[in-house]
Amino acid sequence: MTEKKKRISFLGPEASFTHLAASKVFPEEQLMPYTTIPECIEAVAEGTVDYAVVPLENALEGSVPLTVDYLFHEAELYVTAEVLSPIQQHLLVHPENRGAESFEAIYSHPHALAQCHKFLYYTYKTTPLQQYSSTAAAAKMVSELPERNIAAIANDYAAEKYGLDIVQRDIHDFHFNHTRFFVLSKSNHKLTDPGHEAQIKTTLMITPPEDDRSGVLHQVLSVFAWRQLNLSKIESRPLKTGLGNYFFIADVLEDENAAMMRGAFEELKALGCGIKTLGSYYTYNS
Ligand SMILES: O=C(O)C(=O)C[C@]1(C(=O)O)C=C[C@@H](O)C=C1
Repeated sequence: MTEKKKRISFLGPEASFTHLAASKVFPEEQLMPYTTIPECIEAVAEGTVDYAVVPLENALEGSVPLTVDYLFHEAELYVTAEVLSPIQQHLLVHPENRGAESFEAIYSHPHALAQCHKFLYYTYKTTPLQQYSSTAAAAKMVSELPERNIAAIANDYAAEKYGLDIVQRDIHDFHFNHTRFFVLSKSNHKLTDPGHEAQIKTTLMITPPEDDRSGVLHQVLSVFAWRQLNLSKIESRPLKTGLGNYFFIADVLEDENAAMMRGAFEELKALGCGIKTLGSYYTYNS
């Protein structure tokens, strides 16, 4: 009997960076493109798919606020793996517009446009930049509109998939361009592949107590520090309850079930903090 394929939502269409990340973790499963990050996350929250793959953070541009905020405010989901992918951005045109010196507009995902800011500023200073739902969606649109002299910023695979010419390669401003993706599920478990890094990570969302006493952040950090729990990231995001109200998203290099972690959760609660764990997971490198 053949096993039923798992269904995976990703920010599409085919050839987006998220699609490449999803293919790394799920080479044999049924990958289903969605147009927005909330749609991908809702699909797994509602049970339409088994997993969602969404971008979380870029090395040049920082967090993807939509993903972080949706996980805090809207969805009860867990991270089962993260994928780290190198990101190389290229300028693509329809073959019929090969050789054009200027463009009516350049389309891409806002993160991709921002990653190429210096290149765009110095080379296409007067060209309007148009935000699109993903790099691959921009490439697909350019491929469908040869009559318009427009360009897209996307990857090699998008150029190949949508039959576009690469006008300029590697236009991202900094060489070390990587994006981190989360693989989300309704149940708290870990995905592993034979090549995973031994390092485990837990992502926590911590809400400080409402009394706004001084030194709260220091107290929160001490909970981890004296237990020698290494934080690889801490970032504040607005609670959306008023100016100056924040929650913290923290990545700890330890399993959430480790004794020291359970102790840390208890101490944070005793300090009056709200704590939500997104689970512990391994890293896939693509
Ligand atoms: O547009 C895509 O191809 C995506 O997968 C989205 C996204 C992002 O949200 O940051 C993913 C990786 C790159 O950093 C650029 C765009």
